[in-house]
Parts: sequence; structure tokens; C-alpha cells
Amino acid sequence: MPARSFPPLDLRSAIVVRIALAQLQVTSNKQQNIEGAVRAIAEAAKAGARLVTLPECFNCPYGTKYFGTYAEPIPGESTAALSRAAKENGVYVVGGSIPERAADKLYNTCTVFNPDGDLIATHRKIHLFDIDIPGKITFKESETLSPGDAPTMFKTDFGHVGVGICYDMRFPELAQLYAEQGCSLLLYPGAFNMTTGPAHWELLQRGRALDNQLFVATASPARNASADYQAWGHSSCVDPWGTVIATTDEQPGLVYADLDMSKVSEVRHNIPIREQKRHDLYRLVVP
Ligand SMILES: NC(=O)CCC(=O)C(=O)O
Repeated sequence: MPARSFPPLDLRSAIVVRIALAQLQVTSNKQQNIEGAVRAIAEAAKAGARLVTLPECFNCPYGTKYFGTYAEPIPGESTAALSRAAKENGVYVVGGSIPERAADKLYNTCTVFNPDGDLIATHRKIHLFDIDIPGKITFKESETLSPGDAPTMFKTDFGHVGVGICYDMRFPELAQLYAEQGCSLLLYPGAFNMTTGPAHWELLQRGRALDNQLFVATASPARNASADYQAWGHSSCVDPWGTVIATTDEQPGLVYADLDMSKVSEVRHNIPIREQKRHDLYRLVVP
């Protein structure tokens, strides 16, 4: 076999980026939820974060009966507040998600703002959370929501980032697509529950990170004892080696992770599965 040549590791390109995962206490008061998010963004920026991720449904209790009431167009009240917060604090804001109203449909939508406050990406949850585990949890987002129909990536000055929302994390092909398109970080605002959270939340993050040799981070709402839906919490970040480098419990708070972006090329160099794929036998086909 001819020797494979790999690009040399350029350690001078090592860049460490602090990100913050805002595990917010989401209540039924939309205004309070928005204010809480804006405060968290300012606090994280002060602590040196360059990107702040909010949880899924940061402005609204998570539940199909709430989506219609809390929904708003984009741009709207919630996303205007995120845009201002991004600009005032000079950070990227990945706005978790909100119920979005567009024409006669509702979507579960993540908006992304750059440090100038410009909207640079919009991701509508592609895979709706429809599951039925008898005696444990039955949930059907499709009762009120429509699915998005596009993967979403955005560029930062520290690399490309792929976005999914919660249940999207269960679909490895989406993560693989992002990796193939050059992403080194995947962000999944999410709200797992007390059945699937303990079983799968960390495992899925580590799986996506290891398979694709990139960083994966999640932001969940904090658990709210008085809510219908009990969120698992445990916002976390996993590095390209599969190690959990930051995590928390179910309480509200900011989780910080310092991402050494050179780890992506280091792990890909040391375990070169990307070059070793048998594309003569299988491949990801994008329609
Ligand atoms: N909000 C969601 O998509 C929840 C996904 C979830 O809990 C799962 O197990 O998957």
C-alpha cells in the first residue's frame, strides 16, 4: 500500500475558545425568560466566553400546548433581545430555540447572532420529538410543530459550527454531514427528560463527538419542579477524544468550556478514520 501522507500538525494554530452553556430556569413568564437569557449572556461574556448557547425553548415552557401561545415571528421580541445582547456583549449567541410562527405553521427554531448582532443562521428542528415509551414518556411535537428541512452551519473566527436541536442529536448522519462540511463544533440546545436523559444524553454527545472527531456541546433548561415536563439538565461539552470536559447537574447556572480547537486536527491526525472510510463500500448521500 502506498504510504498515506498527512498534513503536518500545525500547533501554532492552537486556539482556545471559551464557550458558555446557559442552563436557564425557564418559567411560564416569557418576559422573565428573555431577561434571564440576556443576563446570562452578559455574565458569560464578562467571564470571557466568546459564544453563548441557550437551551431549547428558552422563552417558553417545553410542551406542545404552550407552543402556539408563546410563538412569535422571526425577527420578533425574543430574537430582537438576543441580537441586542450579542452586540452589546460582543459575543456569538446561539439562541437555544423558540416556538416560531411563520405563515400558518409553527417551528422549533434556533437563531444565531454574530458579535455585531446580525442574524447569521436559523435552524428549524429537523427531527420532531415524537416518542412513546409506555408508562414513562409520550411526547408528540408533531401535534403542533412542523419540521425544518435544512441542516444549518455557520462560520465563526474559530471554525465552522453545526446546529441541531435536541432530538436532532439522535441522527448520526446529520452530525456526519456537518463534519464532512468542515465543522469542528456541533451545538445542540436540548431538553431531554427524566427517562431518556440519564440513559442517552451523555452517551449521544460522546458518540457524535467520537464518530466525527469534533467538539459537541449541549444546553438544557434547568429542571423546574413545577413544570409539566421535567428536563434532565446536565448541559455539557465533549471534546473530540470523547471526554466530557464540562458538565453540571439539573440546577440553573452557566457551564464554561475552554475548547482547544487544535484538538480536532490532533485527534483526526492520530486516529485517521476520515481517510480510512471505505467509500467504495458505503457513503453518506446528500439528496
Ligand atoms: N426536546 C427533545 O427533542 C427531547 C429529546 C429527547 O428527550 C430524546 O430522548 O431524544
